[in-house]
Amino acid sequence: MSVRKIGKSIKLNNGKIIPFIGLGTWEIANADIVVEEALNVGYRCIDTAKLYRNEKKCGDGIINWLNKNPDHKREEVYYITKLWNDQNGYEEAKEGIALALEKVKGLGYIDLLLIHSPCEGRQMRLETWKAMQEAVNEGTVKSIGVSNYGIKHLEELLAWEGLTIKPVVNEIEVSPWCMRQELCDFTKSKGIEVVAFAPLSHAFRLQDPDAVSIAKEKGVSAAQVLIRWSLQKGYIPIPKTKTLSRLPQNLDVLSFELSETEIKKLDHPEVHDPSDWEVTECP
Ligand SMILES: NC(=O)C1=CN([C@@H]2O[C@H](COP(=O)(O)OP(=O)(O)OC[C@H]3O[C@@H](n4cnc5c(N)ncnc54)[C@H](OP(=O)(O)O)[C@@H]3O)[C@@H](O)[C@H]2O)C=CC1
Ligand SMILES: O=C1Nc2ccccc2C1=O
Repeated sequence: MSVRKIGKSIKLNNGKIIPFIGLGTWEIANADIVVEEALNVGYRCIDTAKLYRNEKKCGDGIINWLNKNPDHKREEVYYITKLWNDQNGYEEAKEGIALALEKVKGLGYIDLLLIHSPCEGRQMRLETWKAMQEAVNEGTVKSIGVSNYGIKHLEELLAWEGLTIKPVVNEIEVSPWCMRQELCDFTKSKGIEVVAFAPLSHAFRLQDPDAVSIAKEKGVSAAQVLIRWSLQKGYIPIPKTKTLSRLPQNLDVLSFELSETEIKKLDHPEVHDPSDWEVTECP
């Protein structure tokens, strides 16, 4: 396996830059506190969604941090949010985008807006994309992408005659127990980055004996090993923690490397055990 040189950011297919790692915020109620602390310790990318009911708090956390740290600029922080299934359709997506912007008014714009899933069917997916493209043209959203898209959904979008702006990422669950190699390879072959959600398997596999033994040998945690695995595969992991003391370690993943043997030990191509919903095959 060739290890991509891991830097602090990645250039997207539209020339814009995304940080190499983000903070997941699912099930974080006090996201204002957690996001502000995450920025204090060096995170620069926050992943939220309408579904998480914490978009405003994520925005508040960013704005509070910027206000307390005037040397830092809005452009240094990358804010990702998503349109939920009930916001699919042209008019619905227009309204959804306006609502998402209203919640984080102080940010001025959304760095990356995703369609949360392909669940609503072809027509709704493409109408939603049309509204998302318009938001980019208006400047309120800088980049657009997809989430939980399977190969057929990506093919559909890329072949659509109305496509003027390509997705920059596909946010999908990827971990050693949910490798989705074919989908990841296809996504990347189209110039679309893989944002890896649940990189810690939602904590279900943190006791895995191989992950634990590699971690011990390197003097890091199993969580750090799994995040490093994701980076070395060429993905952008978005580990979540609401525990302030865990924020620094999940970010401290650039000072050690996994060998090819260690990566192979962690790989489980024969297992498909998503920790969350599985909708990449929906019609
Ligand atoms: N687009 C989509 O459809 C989806 C997107 N996502 C996004 O991906 C993010 C990450 O996925 P998520 O499901 O949250 O799961 P993760 O794989 O990120 O795991 C989170 C779990 O790991 C625990 N944890 C985090 N760091 C450590 C550590 N260093 N040591 C021990 N335990 C740790 C957390 O506990 P604690 O918080 O208590 O510290 C929590 O229980 C989500 O928060 C969300 O932003 C997730 C699912 C679907
Ligand atoms: O973070 C998430 N957790 C979820 C659980 C079910 C459906 C979507 C999601 C998310 O996006």
